[in-house]
Amino acid sequence: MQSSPVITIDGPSGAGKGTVSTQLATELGWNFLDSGAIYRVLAIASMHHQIDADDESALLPLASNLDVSFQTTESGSKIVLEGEDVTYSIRTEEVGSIASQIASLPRIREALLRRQRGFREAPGLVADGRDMGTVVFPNAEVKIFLTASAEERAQRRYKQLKEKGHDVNIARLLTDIQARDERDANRTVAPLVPAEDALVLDSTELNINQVVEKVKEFMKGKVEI
Ligand SMILES: Nc1ncnc2c1ncn2[C@@H]1O[C@H](COP(=O)(O)OP(=O)(O)O)[C@@H](O)[C@H]1O
Ligand SMILES: Nc1ccn([C@@H]2O[C@H](COP(=O)(O)OP(=O)(O)O)[C@@H](O)[C@H]2O)c(=O)n1
Repeated sequence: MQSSPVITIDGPSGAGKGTVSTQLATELGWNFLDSGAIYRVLAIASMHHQIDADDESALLPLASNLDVSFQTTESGSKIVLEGEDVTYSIRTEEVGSIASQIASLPRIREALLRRQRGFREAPGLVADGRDMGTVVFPNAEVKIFLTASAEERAQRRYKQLKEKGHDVNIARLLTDIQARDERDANRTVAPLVPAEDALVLDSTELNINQVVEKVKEFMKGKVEI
């Protein structure tokens, strides 16, 4: 049986992956995988269970049995961990930083593979992350690597977190994002790199609609739209 088509959107923090992925998934009526949210939820779970971000053996059972659900509600999507709504709390840069430390552990990544691949269901999937096109869905029909300058990404994240009511500092955010980029790009397993067959798109000077249009242009002939 032919498996459902996949569009992967990888790239660094604040490049616009989530925004572009959800817009595409909605327009196409496809499923959406926010793989970063899984690492963020695992980070929160490690905090709840008081496990250090570098304790791979202790984190492994937590990753394998992660009790997380992605729910669609009338007011949007909701992420629930062990019965608790963590939609808001997973978005801080502190949680992002712990998620990135945990994400550098090979056995943890391996334990999360099947769960991520399970999102590939009809009629199709838009997958957002760091290694969607390189490791999780290497045979995806369309691969995008979305990036932007670190300063622009920090500004976007600052605005986004402020609007959601988080207490943020722009200078700290830029440093944290750069540290996370560095760790994600230099880890030995599934580093943040464009897949060989990915379209590399720099969104620094583009608005959201322009990015979506460029992605759609690249999709032509590769998947039916
Ligand atoms: N091209 C763009 N121009 C301006 N703002 C953008 C652009 N793309 C995304 N944003 C905004 O930047 C913020 C971060 O985008 P998001 O999709 O969460 O990034 P990522 O998933 O790559 O971390 C959001 O508030 C989003 O609305
Ligand atoms: N496919 C993925 C997705 C996220 N991650 C890790 O999880 C962290 C948080 O991912 P995210 O996508 O929620 O981060 P943002 O781009 O939203 O800032 C990243 O910094 C990566 O270290 C990963 O290693 N692989």
